[in-house]
Parts: sequence; structure tokens; C-alpha cells
Amino acid sequence: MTENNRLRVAMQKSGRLSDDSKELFERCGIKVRYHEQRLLAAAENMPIEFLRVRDDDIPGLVMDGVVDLGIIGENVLEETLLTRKSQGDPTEFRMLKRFDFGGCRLSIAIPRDEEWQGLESLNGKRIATSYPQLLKRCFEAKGLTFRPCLLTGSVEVAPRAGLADAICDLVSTGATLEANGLKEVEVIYRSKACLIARKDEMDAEKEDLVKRLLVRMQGVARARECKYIMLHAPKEKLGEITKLLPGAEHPTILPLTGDDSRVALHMVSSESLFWETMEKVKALGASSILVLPIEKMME
Ligand SMILES: Nc1ncnc2c1ncn2[C@@H]1O[C@H](COP(=O)(O)OP(=O)(O)OP(=O)(O)O)[C@@H](O)[C@H]1O
Ligand SMILES: O=P(O)(O)OC[C@H]1O[C@H](OP(=O)(O)OP(=O)(O)O)[C@H](O)[C@@H]1O
Ligand SMILES: [Mg+2]
Repeated sequence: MTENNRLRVAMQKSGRLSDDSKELFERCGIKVRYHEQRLLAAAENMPIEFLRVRDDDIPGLVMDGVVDLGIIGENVLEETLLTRKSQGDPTEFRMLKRFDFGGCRLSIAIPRDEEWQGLESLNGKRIATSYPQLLKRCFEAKGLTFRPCLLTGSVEVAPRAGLADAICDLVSTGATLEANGLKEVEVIYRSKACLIARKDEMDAEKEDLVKRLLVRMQGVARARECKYIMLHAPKEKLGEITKLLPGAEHPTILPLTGDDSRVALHMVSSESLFWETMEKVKALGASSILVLPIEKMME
């Protein structure tokens, strides 16, 4: 692949998805030095370059074929899809992967002291949001209408400021709603970050690189979920101990020098071990129990 035929990836420059997006590529073994002002960053060890932009622009860049891949929240992807459909712009893309970061929900919230009487009570009311299309789809499905008050940030301020009767915004911990005297009353969309690709086939080298990236991303996700467990156990208790350990169908059993009654057990557990399980394993006579993180994994 020549220098000017690099796989072009769009990621959020700064915000909720940036650190996780950067970390993901780093864990995939891609070396990039990001400079605050430089918006195009080339990887040092792979023919990949990163376009660092506002998250709202990422779906469009992919759908217009300006970039090959993009990491984006499903909420923004879906909102952009609906907007572009209504404008007759291209909307095609390939969904490659859903990640376990960027989890949030798009919810309707009203002032804390107001009684919630269902979505119907907001019929015709003014609602502040950055997601007018997703909100419209939800209201239309129920035969309701609303008057949108479009805000691109600080949406939670709208009811107190007298701009709207309710809001429709992203919620994760609920702390922002709480701090602004609001309560969540209805979830209209659940979202996670995802990896999308442009629809039209890339050249063979790029497609190959995307496949390799996906295998690495899968390995990163699996490694996060799994733990390497080592312990010493009495031979006669092995059956009972392995029954307690998630994913221990085929553990590695090794002899212990100078102790015929005990063996070492090594295994990859598909879940992290809870303290309660470790206590039970110990009660069965296990000792030297180690639970180690796994950095990379390829099955
Ligand atoms: N509180 C949250 N917890 C987890 N994920 C969130 C949270 N808020 C937003 N997200 C996810 O991260 C994405 C980016 O959120 P962020 O607040 O950084 O966007 P933004 O302010 O629009 O940024 P930009 O300047 O790039 O336009 C959201 O679209 C959503 O998918
Ligand atoms: O439920 P919580 O955990 O409080 O999170 C919700 C807040 O997080 C996001 O904003 P962010 O803090 O990213 O700021 P932004 O206004 O710049 O998007 C979102 O728009 C909410 O305001
Ligand atoms: Mg944005």
C-alpha cells in the first residue's frame, strides 16, 4: 500500500469517545502520535491515518466515502441517518462492530417535582433536544407531536431557563439531570459506540487491513473479558474446584515438585472471578490463587 493510499479512519477529536477510541487502536498495536492541533495523524507502523473531527460529522464522512472507517455513537449514527434520508443524501454504510464503551441512553426528562403522566402529556409541548429526528420518530410512532427547541449542548438547562417543558438528551449516570432538577421518565434509544465502514468495496489491500484490524479488536475485547487463573489444589478436589470456575472445562494441570497430593491448575476464565468464588475455592483447599489480566488474545 502506498503512502497516499492509507486506510482513513475518522474518530472524535475531543469528547466522550476520544480516549476510548485512541486506547482501542493503541491496544491493537497501532502506533500514533497525536498532536493537539494536527487533525490528520498518520500511524507509524501501519498504513492508516486518523482524521480527528467533531463526532457529528463522522457518519456523513463515512456515507460520503471521504473516510473508510469511523468510530461513532449509535445515537449520532441513527440521528444522521434519519436527517440524511429526509434530505435525500447518501445513507449507505457497513456496520462492522459494536463496542463496549460509549454506553448511554437517549431519554426524556421533566422537572423533578412534576408528575409524569406518560408521553401523551407532552403532546404539542416544547421539548429541548440535540436529537430532533430520533424524538420525532418516537412521537410519530405514537401519533403525537412536539415543538422542537434545538440545542447542541447544555440541553438540561432548558426547562429552568423557560425554553422548554421537557428535554430529550443523553443520560449515563443521571448526575447531570439530578444537578439540574430533572428526572428521567422515558428511554427512547439505547446506544453504544460502534465501528462503521463506507459501503463501496475498498481495494484488496485496504479490505485485508480492515479484516486484520477486526481480528485484533475482537482479541482486545476478549482479553478484557477474560482472566488467567493459576492456583494450587489438592488432586481429589479438582472436580469440585473446576465446577466453580467459569470456563474451566479444559484446565491445564501441572505437577508440583515435592508434593504428590497437590497440582497446579492454570486456566483462562471467561469472566472475572468474584471474591466469593475465590473464597469457596480456597475453602476446598486451594492455595496460591492468582487472577491475572490478559493483554492480548487470539483464538
Ligand atoms: N454521559 C455519557 N456517558 C457515556 N457515553 C456518552 C455520554 N454522553 C455521550 N456519550 C456518547 O459519546 C458521544 C460523544 O459525546 P460528547 O458529549 O463528547 O459529544 P459532543 O459534545 O457532541 O462532542 P463533539 O465536540 O465531538 O461534537 C455521544 O454521542 C454518545 O454516543
Ligand atoms: O448522565 P450523566 O453521566 O450525567 O451524563 C450525561 C451528560 O453527558 C453528556 O454531556 P457531556 O458531559 O459529554 O458534555 P457535552 O455537553 O459537551 O456533550 C450528555 O450530553 C449529558 O449532558
Ligand atoms: Mg457532537
